[in-house]
Amino acid sequence: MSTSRRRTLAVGLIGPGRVGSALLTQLRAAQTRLATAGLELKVCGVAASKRMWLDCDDPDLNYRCDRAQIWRPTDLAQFAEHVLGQDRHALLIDCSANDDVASHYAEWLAMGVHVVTPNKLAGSGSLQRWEAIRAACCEGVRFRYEATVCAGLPVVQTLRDLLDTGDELLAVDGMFSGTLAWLCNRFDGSQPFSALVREAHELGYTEPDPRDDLSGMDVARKLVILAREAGWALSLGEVEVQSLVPPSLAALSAEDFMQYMDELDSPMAGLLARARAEGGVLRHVASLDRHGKARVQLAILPASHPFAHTRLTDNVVQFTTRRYHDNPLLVQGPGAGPDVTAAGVFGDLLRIAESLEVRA
Ligand SMILES: NC(=O)c1ccc[n+]([C@@H]2O[C@H](COP(=O)([O-])OP(=O)(O)OC[C@H]3O[C@@H](n4cnc5c(N)ncnc54)[C@H](O)[C@@H]3O)[C@@H](O)[C@H]2O)c1
Ligand SMILES: N[C@@H](CCO)C(=O)O
Repeated sequence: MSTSRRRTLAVGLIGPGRVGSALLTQLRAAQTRLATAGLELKVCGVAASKRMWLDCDDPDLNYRCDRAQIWRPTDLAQFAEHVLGQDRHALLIDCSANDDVASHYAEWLAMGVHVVTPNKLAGSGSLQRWEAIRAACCEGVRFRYEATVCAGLPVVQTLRDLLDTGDELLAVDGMFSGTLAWLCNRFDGSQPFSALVREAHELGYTEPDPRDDLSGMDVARKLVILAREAGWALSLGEVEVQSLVPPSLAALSAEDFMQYMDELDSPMAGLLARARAEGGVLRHVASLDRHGKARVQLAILPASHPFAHTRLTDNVVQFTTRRYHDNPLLVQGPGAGPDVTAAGVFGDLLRIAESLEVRA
């Protein structure tokens, strides 16, 4: 970005949790470098579930939401108006996992505010809402959601580029859960499965409620997002999902689930023993075929299978397309965690910034 092409972007962050806080840290660290390169980022508000702060005069305080000067009850309409009022280029970043926040995207886009999010609920929610969001992206107003699929890995953009250059998606398959990848890699019987789930939660790999990962729903959402990117009208209810969460745990509150999840230990120990007896490994896999049939399951794979050699939170996404037919295109790497996810969101912000008109 050259200094002769200066532009300013007013940014409001919704959801200063694990990913949102990591993003604020990354933005702060990059601010001087970006300003030198011609992009002035004005982070002018942070909204959490109950309270928000709006711009204050001290730029340092703008980044430290815990010590903000002016806290007030969260009001997303007021928040969006405030960010929009700071500059002619405004961006809202939704780092919550909240459906109500996702319900505002179409309205914000229609107001001329760009939206970026790692929240999967809009992309995998009702088709009608999804289409309204897409329809609201006109006249240079952008909606980007790269980090909804495999965190910071370039998955959505890779698919977009394939399609935009005339390729045709035939199938997607692979491992789409960083949490389940990490759990399958670490679960060797030396610790109870539930202890590893708690650790994955502390490391920031899981969804706010880890049952979203263990139930397979988080991966099902990613399949729906990719299918819709390819123009296929897939809905969440059409994905065949094998859940690891028994009905007794599914019925609990999120807090009680964290307390009672030891119930997972015995069935998971049984699955591990079965995998070992067959000379295989447990891997959480998913697929979407050319007929729109989508499936998510915990499988026993032979020890020689390429997925058996992945590490830590590695995700693998295999795109089979008309061009990449005999040898699918692979995207692989860490697929969960606050830092890599925040970087995926930051990348979307930079792509939007690149497309902005230069300041008059
Ligand atoms: N953690 C990861 O590795 C990862 C990877 C990819 C995508 N994501 C997605 O990123 C999002 C955030 O994940 P996280 O791990 O940071 O979760 P988190 O629970 O740590 O943070 C969520 C934040 O959202 C806020 N929030 C909830 N409801 C809100 C509302 N109505 N208005 C404003 N703020 C609200 C909460 O106060 C919290 O600060 C989720 O949508 C998740 O699916 C996470
Ligand atoms: N909880 C998700 C985060 C990335 O979407 C996972 O483990 O894959």
